[in-house]
Amino acid sequence: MKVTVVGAGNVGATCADVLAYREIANEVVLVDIKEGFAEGKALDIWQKAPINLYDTRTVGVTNDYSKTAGSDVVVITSGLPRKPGMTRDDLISTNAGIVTSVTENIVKHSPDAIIIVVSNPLDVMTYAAHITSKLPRTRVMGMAGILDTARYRAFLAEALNVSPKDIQAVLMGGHGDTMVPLPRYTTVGGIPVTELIDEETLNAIVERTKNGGGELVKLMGTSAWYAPGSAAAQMVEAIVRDQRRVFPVCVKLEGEYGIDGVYLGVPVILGKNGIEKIIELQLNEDEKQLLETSRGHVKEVMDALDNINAAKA
Ligand SMILES: NC(=O)c1ccc[n+]([C@@H]2O[C@H](COP(=O)([O-])OP(=O)(O)OC[C@H]3O[C@@H](n4cnc5c(N)ncnc54)[C@H](O)[C@@H]3O)[C@@H](O)[C@H]2O)c1
Ligand SMILES: O=C(O)C[C@H](O)C(=O)O
Repeated sequence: MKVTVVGAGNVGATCADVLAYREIANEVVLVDIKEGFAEGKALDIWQKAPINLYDTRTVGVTNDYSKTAGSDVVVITSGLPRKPGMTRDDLISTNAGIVTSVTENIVKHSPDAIIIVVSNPLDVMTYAAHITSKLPRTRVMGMAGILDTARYRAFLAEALNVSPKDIQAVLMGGHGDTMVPLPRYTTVGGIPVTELIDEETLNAIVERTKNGGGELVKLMGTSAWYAPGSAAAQMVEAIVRDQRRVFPVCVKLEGEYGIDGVYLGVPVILGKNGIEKIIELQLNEDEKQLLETSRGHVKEVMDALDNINAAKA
């Protein structure tokens, strides 16, 4: 299996590193626009192979998409990260240009690839990649739900003093402050979380999760990369190993949850064909309302992208 990761910065290099040391692919191609940067990162990861004992080949290239030809999966991480005081949506015009041109190059050389978008604002960058690629919606998706869910699970594990391995949860909606955590679908070793934690603590964890990205931006001056890079690699693994894992993934909805034409995180089955199935949960009225708010926000940003594209045309 051949996997390309575009953007050799914090998230892209972390993703490539996880793909290599877990031997998820035979070959990982890292691409960046900055001269020599991807080559350096790929060489460094390859020099770690004799220490960590893996044989995945890592190759770095500066903007040379011929080396990405025949990729089975492509992860797009290229683009600006936000700085303190910014929202993800503030990145839209710069990152839309980057994601669009990268997607054009990718599909030219790997027309059968499955594309996983990571660049922000996530849901709208998934939209940009999807319309540019003209691939079926099952093959162009965004990574955010695994990350947001992981944050939620980590905070819960800390509060309950249990292993994060035993916390199962799902989040829906856009990757932003309007994301929709679902305590009703959260369990700890099979036990509903509401039986183990008081409402006030749970609400505080939900709020912290919604602001999870911003908390790290404030601490580090740029956004997170270890968990995001690993989350993207986990999606690649589910696809290349046809694991049929159940993850929240951003995809274009076409009637599911009563929503049409908007890109949102929903639980899906992920396997060799990409999104094998979208799972439709029976949401209660409160949850439906939260999802509707999230849909409205993502749609506004999609419209903003359409306006940017119309002004350029
Ligand atoms: N979806 C998520 O949950 C999630 C999580 C973390 C970060 N992100 C987003 O991922 C993106 C990358 O974050 P990062 O921390 O790795 O940033 P970074 O600045 O460390 O890396 C970005 C890389 O993209 C490269 N790049 C820019 N334009 C390019 C182009 N046209 N072709 C190839 N490479 C190009 C840059 O040279 C840089 O090396 C940001 O938009 C960030 O907001 C999303
Ligand atoms: O917060 C960001 O800007 C990056 C990413 O979306 C995250 O949630 O870590």
